[in-house]
Amino acid sequence: MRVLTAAEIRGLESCAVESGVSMETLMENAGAEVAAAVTEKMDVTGKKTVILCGKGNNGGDGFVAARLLAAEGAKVTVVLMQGAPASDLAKQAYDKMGRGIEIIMYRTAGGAVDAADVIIDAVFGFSFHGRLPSVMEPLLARAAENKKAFHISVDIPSGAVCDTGAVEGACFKADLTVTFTAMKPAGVVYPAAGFGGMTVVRQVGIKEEHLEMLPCDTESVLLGNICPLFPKRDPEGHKGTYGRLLMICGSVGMAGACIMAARAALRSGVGLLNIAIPHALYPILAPAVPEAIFTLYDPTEAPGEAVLDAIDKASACLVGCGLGTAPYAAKLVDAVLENAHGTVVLDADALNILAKTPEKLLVPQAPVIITPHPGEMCRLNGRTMAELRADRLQTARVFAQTYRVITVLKGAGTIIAAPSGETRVNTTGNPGMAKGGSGDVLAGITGALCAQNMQPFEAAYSAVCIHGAAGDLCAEALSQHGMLPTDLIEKLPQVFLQIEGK
Ligand SMILES: NC(=O)C1=CN([C@@H]2O[C@H](COP(=O)(O)OP(=O)(O)OC[C@H]3O[C@@H](n4cnc5c(N)ncnc54)[C@H](OP(=O)(O)O)[C@@H]3O)[C@@H](O)[C@H]2O)[C@@H](O)CC1
Ligand SMILES: Nc1ncnc2c1ncn2[C@@H]1O[C@H](COP(=O)(O)OP(=O)(O)O)[C@@H](O)[C@H]1O
Ligand SMILES: [K+]
Repeated sequence: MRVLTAAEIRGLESCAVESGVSMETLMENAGAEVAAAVTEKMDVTGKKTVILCGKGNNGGDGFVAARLLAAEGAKVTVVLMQGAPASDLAKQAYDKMGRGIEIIMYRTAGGAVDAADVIIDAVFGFSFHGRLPSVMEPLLARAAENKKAFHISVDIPSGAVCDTGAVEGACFKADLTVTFTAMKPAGVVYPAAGFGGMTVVRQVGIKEEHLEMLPCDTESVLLGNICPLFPKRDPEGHKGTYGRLLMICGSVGMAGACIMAARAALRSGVGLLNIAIPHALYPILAPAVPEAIFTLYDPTEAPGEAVLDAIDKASACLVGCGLGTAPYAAKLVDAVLENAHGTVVLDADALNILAKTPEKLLVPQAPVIITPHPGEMCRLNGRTMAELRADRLQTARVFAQTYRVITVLKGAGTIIAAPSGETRVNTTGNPGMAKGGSGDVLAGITGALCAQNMQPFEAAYSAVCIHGAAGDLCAEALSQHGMLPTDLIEKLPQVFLQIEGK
């Protein structure tokens, strides 16, 4: 699904006005969509409906919804969070509400919020910036404490910044967000996406042709979106058809990371898996991954012929899971960066090794995918965690463009950014995946898709989506508490069954 910024929505709004659709109509339709979302959920007759309205057009949408819900029989209270409406449009909508709707100031609204059956958040929309005024915090906290009410946000949850998904202070917590015209970053990028509940996109009068003509480089990803990227396997295909993945992962003390990445790669369709490990790991790895072949190396020596030959033959290389950061590991990373022909996937310790010299990412001729979690991202770009959280989209995009690498910034709503500026935001997965080892599974899937010659950006976002979909199946079957990263691997066949359309 396309994801548009506030400026892009404003541009579309101007096109709509030029083509004869008035702003009043857009606002009327927006308010009507919010009212419809409530009436679809419940019979509103006599229901105590509290609408928190700001002074801008988001508040205007709230006034329209107030009028329409009151007409349906709801007992509506409008709370002015910033005093009288400031925009002409919002004023008109305010004046049209007429009698029969209670209007109160936010300071006296606590009791109404506590007793409400429905709480509508129309305080701030896409023009919000910075942090929510602290005077509003107590009322939002009371709204959140009223667990029996249906909480609904208009366009985006108030307190979230539209284009970045940042939430610096308090934020309204919604069960449902009705957003207009297109998905906005705040609907899919965390932390904001964690406040909006389910987000539905509703059209309010902007012509489809205007929407379709608008170039858009950001999209959200669901399993259905990636299925067409997986052609059927060739009936005459043989193991050579499906690529040769070289993994340089694992070290004494961290064999598990290598095993998980390897098993995930094998469950993702790769033809041949070669694992380069120190001799000492062979007795552990060989029985754990019987399908693989092994290239054994001596960690006290520089990468030798066998490893260099394996790099040369690989259609993709995955480096870093459990590799450690010893000097020999750094030499292995260099050997891959200098010699790989196929896509290079760098995870975990490979990224920690490169944190001091990120310019080395520019060395390979081959495409590079990096899969940092937020801590690794901060080590690579030298920024703070607060800076990262303030704009996860831009963090990934800037790094991708600066170092010409596909950047997979992991975490809830993983961002996948290409050097071209193309960006994807993943929508699968859940907090049950927040366990050591989940990242190794993702790295294995990514390596396997690259080895099969999938275009690297498509491979990166497909792998993230598949990994999250496996996580969602695990959560359903095993609970978020009980599921393990190794369970993700066992659920991969079920995800591929969906991809293969069975
Ligand atoms: N385009 C469309 O398709 C349609 C759009 N529609 C609706 O319009 C909404 C956008 O409306 P909008 O532009 O009037 O701005 P909105 O978000 O209501 O807030 C603006 C006010 O908040 C203020 N403010 C900001 N940050 C603040 C802070 N931290 N603390 C305090 N104040 C702060 C800001 O002040 P300023 O920045 O000017 O100082 C300004 O006064 C959009 O989300 C959608 O719901 C629909 O009606 C129809 C279809
Ligand atoms: N709350 C969450 N929602 C969705 N995915 C998550 C969540 N928490 C973690 N994940 C995913 O789990 C994986 C964790 O990776 P990482 O932090 O590298 O773990 P490790 O290196 O210990 O295996 C990432 O792919 C991340 O996106
Ligand atoms: K809102």
